[in-house]
Amino acid sequence: MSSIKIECVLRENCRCGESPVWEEASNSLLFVDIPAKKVCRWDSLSKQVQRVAVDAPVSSVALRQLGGYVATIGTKFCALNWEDQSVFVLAMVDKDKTNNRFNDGKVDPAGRYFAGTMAEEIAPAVLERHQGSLYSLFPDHNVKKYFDQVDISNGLDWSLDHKIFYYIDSLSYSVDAFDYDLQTGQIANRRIVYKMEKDEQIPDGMCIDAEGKLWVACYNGGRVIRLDPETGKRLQTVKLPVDKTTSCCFGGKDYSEMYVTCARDGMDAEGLLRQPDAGGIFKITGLGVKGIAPYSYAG
Ligand SMILES: O=C(O)[C@H](O)[C@@H](O)[C@H](O)[C@H](O)CO
Ligand SMILES: [Zn+2]
Repeated sequence: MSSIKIECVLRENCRCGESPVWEEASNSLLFVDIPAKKVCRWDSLSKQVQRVAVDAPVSSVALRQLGGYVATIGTKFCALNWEDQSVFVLAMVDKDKTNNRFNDGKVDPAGRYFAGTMAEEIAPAVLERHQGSLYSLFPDHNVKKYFDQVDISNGLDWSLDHKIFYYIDSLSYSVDAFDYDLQTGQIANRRIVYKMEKDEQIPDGMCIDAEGKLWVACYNGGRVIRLDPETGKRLQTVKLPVDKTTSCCFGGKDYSEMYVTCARDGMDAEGLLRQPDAGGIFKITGLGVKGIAPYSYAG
């Protein structure tokens, strides 16, 4: 067994840190703080953070082939120019649902930006149910809707052969899979690959590793778990010193490090005293497995 090391590399005090994405070109970790309406970029070499404020909750960020980034802001798919901090709206969803916002999002191997929606929360995981849907933004800026009736649209990723799409609707307490057609962006044949155990709490963000295994951040569970989607078995549990772990990605040299985001919202004063690094960015080394580079939006 390798020796695992966990450190808080940035005490950012995120209310709800989310959507960690490694940007190799700048040796940086991108992430968002959803309710604080901020997109952040942490330079792993200089340890400096840049923050861009936007005008609505920002739930995910992704790389863009044209340069700059894309982000889901409120119910809009947007382009984000980092240099002048300008936001350009590419498309809008859920126009009839004024209490909705996007949640987690990620780019597929063909450069489509997938993201789902949810009703705005009254408290963490307390919200009007079945209000969300899953969408993708194609490179031509057309939006495809896959399904509705989602509670909290969350983690997503694709198998290494691009034939399976993995997806989490948090309140189903499961990790699901669909057949994936990379050519058309169609999904089919939903099934459950993993049911959360009680102490694992709520499944949130997710990423795949270079061996095709899934890593799921467990909100309120204070851990990330590694799953074998073929057998449905949990392979590993890595506990963190914070309860509200929200998402994870691989990054660093050769994608050998894991970065984990977490939240402060929903914690009481005593909890915050016990977990002063809540809302920070954590780095896990020594996992002995690498990740893969994130895909970039092609539009
Ligand atoms: O980060 C997210 O995906 C949500 O926006 C958060 O609010 C929490 O994770 C959620 O409450 C737990 O299910
Ligand atoms: Zn999430």
